Amino acid sequence: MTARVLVTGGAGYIGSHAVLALLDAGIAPVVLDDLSTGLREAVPPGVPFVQGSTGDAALLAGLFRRHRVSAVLHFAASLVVPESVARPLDYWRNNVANTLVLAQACVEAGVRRLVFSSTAAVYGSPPSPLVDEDAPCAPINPYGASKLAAERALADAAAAHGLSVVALRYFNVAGADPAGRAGQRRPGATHLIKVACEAALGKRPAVEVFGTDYPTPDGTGVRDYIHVTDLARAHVEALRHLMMGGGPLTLNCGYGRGHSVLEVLRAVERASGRPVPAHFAPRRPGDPPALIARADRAREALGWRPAFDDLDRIVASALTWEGREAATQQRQLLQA
Ligand SMILES: NC(=O)c1ccc[n+]([C@@H]2O[C@H](COP(=O)([O-])OP(=O)(O)OC[C@H]3O[C@@H](n4cnc5c(N)ncnc54)[C@H](O)[C@@H]3O)[C@@H](O)[C@H]2O)c1
Ligand SMILES: O=c1ccn([C@@H]2O[C@H](COP(=O)(O)OP(=O)(O)O[C@H]3O[C@H](CO)[C@@H](O)[C@H](O)[C@H]3O)[C@@H](O)[C@H]2O)c(=O)[nH]1
Repeated sequence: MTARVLVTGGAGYIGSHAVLALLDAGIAPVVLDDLSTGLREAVPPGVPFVQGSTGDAALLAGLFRRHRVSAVLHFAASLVVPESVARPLDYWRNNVANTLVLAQACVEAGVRRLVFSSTAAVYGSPPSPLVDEDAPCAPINPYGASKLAAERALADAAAAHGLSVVALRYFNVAGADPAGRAGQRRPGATHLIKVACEAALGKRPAVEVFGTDYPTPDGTGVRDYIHVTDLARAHVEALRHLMMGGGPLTLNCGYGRGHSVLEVLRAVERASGRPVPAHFAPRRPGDPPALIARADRAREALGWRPAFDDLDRIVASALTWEGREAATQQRQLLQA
């Protein structure tokens, strides 16, 4: 029987793109997802799917055995920042406690390789916007704090139990599979590029621009947007690194370039050929003014070469996906 790579959260946005990247690289995945925010249809046909939680030790033990799991890509998490402020214990349970259960199951099953989805939120609001992996970690919300705690627990487990862990700290993930096989499906999205595409297509009335008085060139927040397909491929490279006996790594995943909220809105207008209605609103609590990755280490350590390092391409792929979703929803309404 084929050995498989377990993708936790593989029915979610980034996990479903990672499943495609594994398939494209000839690596067999198995998906574990509790469908709390993911969708079953995001898992391609033919990929084994198990519905359940990373916090279920017995389920994990059986899954590891049945599918001869050789490595884990661990995406499953809770990740909405304001929700983490309102429900911190749920975030600590899912992002920390359930990750501990997964790590324990790996140790017991002799699975030694794990790639962990971390986040730029571990840096909090740094004094200088450009951060490398050695910048102090000072999360400013329970989401970032729980992800940092999980990173540290995994590093301790790695040292004690011979696990090898690559923690990838993603910056702002956006866009959709260029072949149209996957995209951001989660309803009630809050991410800027998704929200702006919805506004361009008339699916929401307008975009609120949170804060126009930041110390940035145009006063709006600046972020480092990374195409989800480049990020998915970084996971395959991280896996290869571990398969070849490489040691633990913590790596930023971004392009090293920032774009303001207004620049993003202009890019969506260029791609759609339509105005994006926007109004200015106060700063959103917990938002740093600017966050940009120093991203050389991932390139050096993994040989990762991004292919979509361009805001217009990211936005165009997100918009194409959003248009298809709108068409599908309309068809379903007409059939109902
Ligand atoms: N989207 C971003 O911009 C971003 C940025 C930095 C880091 N991340 C990290 O990337 C990962 C994936 O995020 P996403 O944007 O794809 O979110 P998502 O909500 O689309 O995907 C998360 C998936 O995990 C599943 N899940 C949650 N808890 C689970 C559990 N206990 N057991 C099994 N399945 C569970 C959900 O059903 C969902 O399918 C997360 O770990 C997140 O913290 C995301
Ligand atoms: O409707 C909106 C949505 C966002 N923004 C602004 O756009 C920027 C990006 O915001 P958003 O897309 O919500 O992402 P972030 O809050 O930067 O957080 C994302 O990127 C982080 C890493 O940088 C991850 O840790 C988080 O999980 C992920 O949600 C920020 O300046 C926001 O204030 C708006 O002005 N209007």
